[in-house]
Formats: sequence, structure tokens, C-alpha cells
Amino acid sequence: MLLVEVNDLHQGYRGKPVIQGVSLTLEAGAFGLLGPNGAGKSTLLRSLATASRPTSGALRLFGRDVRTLKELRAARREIGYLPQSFAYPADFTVTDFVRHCAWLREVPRSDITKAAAEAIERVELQGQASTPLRKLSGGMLRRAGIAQAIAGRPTLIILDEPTTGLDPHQRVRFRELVRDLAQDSCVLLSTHLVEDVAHTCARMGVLYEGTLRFVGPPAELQALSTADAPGDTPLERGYATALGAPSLQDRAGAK
Ligand SMILES: Nc1ncnc2c1ncn2[C@@H]1O[C@H](COP(=O)(O)OP(=O)(O)OP(=O)(O)O)[C@@H](O)[C@H]1O
Repeated sequence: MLLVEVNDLHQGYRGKPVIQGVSLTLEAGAFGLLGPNGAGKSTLLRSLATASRPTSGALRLFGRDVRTLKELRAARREIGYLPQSFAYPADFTVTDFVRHCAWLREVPRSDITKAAAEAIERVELQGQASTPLRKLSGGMLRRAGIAQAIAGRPTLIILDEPTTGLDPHQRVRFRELVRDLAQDSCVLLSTHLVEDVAHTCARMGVLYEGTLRFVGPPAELQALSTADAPGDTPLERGYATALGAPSLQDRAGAK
């Protein structure tokens, strides 16, 4: 089933175009979004999370046209979202924070305690469950942010640079978590780490100046790499090749 359908989406700030005609469909599974600083990844994810309204274009989530308030509310119950930066309520404990976010998302009252505990365990913060957020390290705070996004296992989980600040062990654990969640949810994540995508995502996109330069499996991006492209791995070289080759733009629309 198509969970996300984006057609010719445009988005910008005060008249400045940022997302310039993105079309994309997503099913259950993990999808990784790569792109240089300022490409528009966060702007696109914010639109897909319904946190901002697109300037133009169509967005359907779970088959719903989210332009009406009723459909928007229904869709939002199914979306877990970790923004790139987050105004954390510093005095909330990890448990209170995750419970609160689950409540905002209208996770049924009777499920909240279990959903929050399970999510906290999945990010290995059970030892800090009663710790106020202000006392957490940056990486732990990021994990608390991931926990609130996955609590109750929403159908669409949008994670904007989730691995920022995670130590190598936690990054590996995170990849295991994404692989597991992606079995029945759509996990859409942005990252600057190509290995996050290589090891977790069946499909990926490369965004550059607000347009998708590539959409497809990581192996296909890797296969594009030219010998002279910069990068230490074939996927990094494929990424660099996609950024430098405007002709690949057409591929995005074709998938
Ligand atoms: N709230 C805002 N108001 C005005 N311009 C913004 C705002 N947020 C982002 N922009 C601009 O939109 C463009 C895309 O930014 P965005 O954060 O979406 O890119 P990104 O690909 O996520 O970048 P990064 O990898 O650095 O996080 C940039 O030029 C940025 O300056």
C-alpha cells in the first residue's frame, strides 16, 4: 500500500523557493534522504510530517488528502516525527516526555504507558527513564527524541538527522531499530552519513537544491559512481556523481 504520495510539491519561506517540484511515493520500509547542507531535506520532511503546509503540489498520506482538517488530524495520529532541532521541555523526565508526545499524537490512553516504556527501551534509555531531559547528554537527548517518534509504532516515522551525536555503538543499535521498524512502518530518515543509508534503507533519495537527483536502491546509486568522483566508498562516489550530474534528475520522477 502507498503510505506517502507526493506530487510536484513546492515549499519555501517568504517567497524564497526551497523545495521545487518533488514527486515521490513511499511504502512500508526504510527510505534514506541524503543531500548537502541547505538542499531542503528538513523543509521536505517538515512538509511530509504535516508540520508545514506546502506552497503547492499534492500530498496524500495513508490514502488521505490532508488538506482538510478532519483528514489531517486522522493522518497525524499515524505520524511520529523527530525534527532536526527540538524545543525540549527541560524539566520533563524521559518517561514524561515520551508519554506526553504519545498523548499529543492521540495514542490511546490505555496504551501510553506500555508504548512509552517500550520506546524508551528500544533506544536503551531505560536507565535514564526518570532523569530530567536537562541532565541528558546530547546523544541521549537525541535518543529520547527518537523514542517519542517511535512510541506506539506509528505508520510513518520521520526522523530528521536521527544519528547526530550518537556514539558508534548507538549508531549500530539505531540501524537495527530502523530495520525492525521498517518491517511494518515507513521510516523516512535524513542523514549525512551514507553508511546509515547503505545499511538500513532499501530505497534512498538524493536531494539537491530542492529537487530529487536520484531515487532508487543504494546499490543503484553505487553503480553510478565514476572512478574520478570524490569519496572513500563506492556509495559515497555514487552520491557525488549524482550531485554532479543534472541528467540524473529525470530518474526521480520515473520511480
Ligand atoms: N525557517 C526558515 N526560514 C527561512 N529560511 C529557511 C528556514 N528554514 C530553512 N530555510 C532555508 O531553506 C533552505 C533549506 O534548508 P533546510 O534546513 O531544509 O536544508 P537541509 O538540507 O535540511 O540542510 P542541512 O543538511 O544543513 O540540515 C536553506 O537555504 C535555509 O536557509
